[in-house]
Amino acid sequence: MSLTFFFIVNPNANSGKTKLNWEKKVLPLIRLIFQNVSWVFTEKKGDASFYAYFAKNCGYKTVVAVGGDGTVNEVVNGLLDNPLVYLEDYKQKIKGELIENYKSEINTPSLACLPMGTGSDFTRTLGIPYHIESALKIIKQNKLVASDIGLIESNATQGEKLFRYFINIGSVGASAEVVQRVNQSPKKFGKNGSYIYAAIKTLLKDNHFYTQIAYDNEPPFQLDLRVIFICNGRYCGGGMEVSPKSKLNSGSFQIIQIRNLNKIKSIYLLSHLYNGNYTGLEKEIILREAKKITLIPIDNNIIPIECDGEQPFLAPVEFSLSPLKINVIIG
Ligand SMILES: Nc1ncnc2c1ncn2[C@@H]1O[C@H](COP(=O)(O)OP(=O)(O)OP(=O)(O)O)[C@@H](O)[C@H]1O
Repeated sequence: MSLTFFFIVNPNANSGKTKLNWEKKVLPLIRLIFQNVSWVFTEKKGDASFYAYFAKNCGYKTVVAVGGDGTVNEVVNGLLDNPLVYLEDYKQKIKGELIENYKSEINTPSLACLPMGTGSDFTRTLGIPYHIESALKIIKQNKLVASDIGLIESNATQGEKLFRYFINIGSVGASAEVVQRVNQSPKKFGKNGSYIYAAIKTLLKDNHFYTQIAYDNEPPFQLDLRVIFICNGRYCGGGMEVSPKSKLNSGSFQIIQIRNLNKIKSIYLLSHLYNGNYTGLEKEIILREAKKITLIPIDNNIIPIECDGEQPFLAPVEFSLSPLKINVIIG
């Protein structure tokens, strides 16, 4: 029997609604549409990365991330042999099988995403609908694109160098504060409302960051930065199409660099972030392509960062295009 689809489900996604929906609605549909279904619930942060790593080493052809962008990010890291957990802690769970049988020539499974998170922005670029039955049927069709992968590395001068892969969008500044607010909130305004509420609250604050920036091998420059988006995918923030030009297999990031703005312009900006049309903001916003971006805070500023809605560490950081790719199922 060939191992095909392995579903990794974050029951906690979308404020815990995913657990109930999975059991009542999704699993019965999956049993109708797929054969050989294997699935697992995560129990805590990091588990999805481990289970993706496990599925790869067991020979599954496709790993399905069920949840939001954070779950997708963990699965991407696991598929690329970067489990975000200590494997030793999991030995008991899988009886040591994976770790002892690990073979480096194992193929990386394809990634599929079933949108059941708060924002689930990456699936918008993929063209996977929120209607679960339609999404499952598309996943079964197995139409693939070889997606570029971003790598974010902490450039801290002291301590351990940290890294994490991302597949959708990384960002620095006010956007990372929005993510933090949403992740810590009870999300009582629903999917999109939670992001809009957090974005307005953040943009009304006078938060800007003195930063040294360098693109690719160009000379560094200093900027009073509000936000910078480093985009492989098109959407973030619960449906904002910040980067309509992004293509997953383009071989470079689309960059949206936004300098410090006053409050009125910030609100004007927010409305423009929803369709990626920056007309009227040409003085404040620079659009460009790059494969590498380095950001170093000036004056010991603490600059928040995020990638795929997760906050792995603070600046100084380097975002770069990884040589690795993942086949992703698209609509
Ligand atoms: N069983 C679990 N219990 C608690 N947290 C978990 C569990 N499994 C995964 N997580 C963490 O939950 C966080 C949120 O998950 P996810 O991003 O998938 O959902 P979301 O926040 O509702 O959606 P989105 O990020 O698309 O807005 C992630 O940081 C993930 O690591």
